[in-house]
Amino acid sequence: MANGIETGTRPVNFRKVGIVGCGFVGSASAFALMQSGLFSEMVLIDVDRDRAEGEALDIAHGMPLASPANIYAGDYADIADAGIVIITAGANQKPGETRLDLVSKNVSIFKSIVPQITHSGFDGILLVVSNPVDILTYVALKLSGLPANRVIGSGTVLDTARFKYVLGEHLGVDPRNVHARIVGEHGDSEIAIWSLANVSGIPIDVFSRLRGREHSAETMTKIENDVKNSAYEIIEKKHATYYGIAMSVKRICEAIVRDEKPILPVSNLMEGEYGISDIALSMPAVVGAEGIEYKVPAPFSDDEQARLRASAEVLKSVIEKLDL
Ligand SMILES: NC(=O)C1=CN([C@@H]2O[C@H](COP(=O)(O)OP(=O)(O)OC[C@H]3O[C@@H](n4cnc5c(N)ncnc54)[C@H](O)[C@@H]3O)[C@@H](O)[C@H]2O)C=CC1
Ligand SMILES: CC(=O)C(=O)O
Repeated sequence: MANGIETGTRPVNFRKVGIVGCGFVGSASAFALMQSGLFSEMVLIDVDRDRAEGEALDIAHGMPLASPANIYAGDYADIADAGIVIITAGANQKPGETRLDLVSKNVSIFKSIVPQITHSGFDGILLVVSNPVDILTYVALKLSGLPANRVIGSGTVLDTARFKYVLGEHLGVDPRNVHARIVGEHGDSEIAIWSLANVSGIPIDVFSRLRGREHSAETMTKIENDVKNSAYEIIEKKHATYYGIAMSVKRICEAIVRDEKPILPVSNLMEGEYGISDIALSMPAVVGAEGIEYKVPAPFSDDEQARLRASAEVLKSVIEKLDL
């Protein structure tokens, strides 16, 4: 099953991926996935058919220099047996806009897209990337009727990569040795989990002292804010973010297709954890061929748990206004 064609009783092809939405994020993700060699078939769908065809051709032209794959612009019928369908369709933020500002536009786009995905007979794993990603993961779950373990949002995988990157720069260490995580909303109420942060098992405050780097409350707040505001800064400068999220999409797809079971902070349905339920929130989970395989009950500090509940309230107040 790890790299397989069937999982359980579902005849899905884990070497086949569909991407709905071929703008900046969809095309950058398609490019990263083509280079990864994870998939032998990639279907690109966009309401702008020319866009999907153009991206498919452009990406396919790189294939002789990478791994062979069948990459084409298609329709929903083409993704019926895909192992993973990634939704990156929808409006992106303009300078000054928050992710939550996109909610009404993108919920109505999801109301058109998700039923078409499920009507195709799709029975794989749905990976939501469009923003606000936690809200849209919940919306996709409700509209699709798929089991909760198979509707995943990219969540704070990107924010966590940004956090590791910034910490790696600050501490003068390979960011892959930094074990630290952002959880909660992929957005303004996200939370940096400092209480569990470490560098190769050494608590981060201890490592900072050893390395002669500052670890004051001011420094931590600045790092956390820089991470939270990264998207605003990039959007101000180049109008969109797409490479970091494309790498995050690739990482999540690797976890699923290879059944790797890493712990990733993906958005998933909360069912009473930390007193939170009936919303999707970015929380650490073991991700494998079945999607969310285990929700990790990480021992966050009391303050972090309180901030997590506040983040959940922000999302809940948005969901309560939706007509689903
Ligand atoms: N979760 C994350 O970490 C990130 C999420 N995003 C989000 O990804 C989304 C896409 O961003 P960009 O690619 O920059 O936007 P974009 O405007 O470049 O692309 C959006 C694409 O969606 C297509 N589309 C719109 N309605 C559609 C429909 N009904 N069916 C099929 N395709 C449809 C458009 O034709 C367009 O090609 C945004 O919501 C953005 O906020 C962006 C970066 C990171
Ligand atoms: C746009 C967005 O969600 C990000 O880059 O984090």
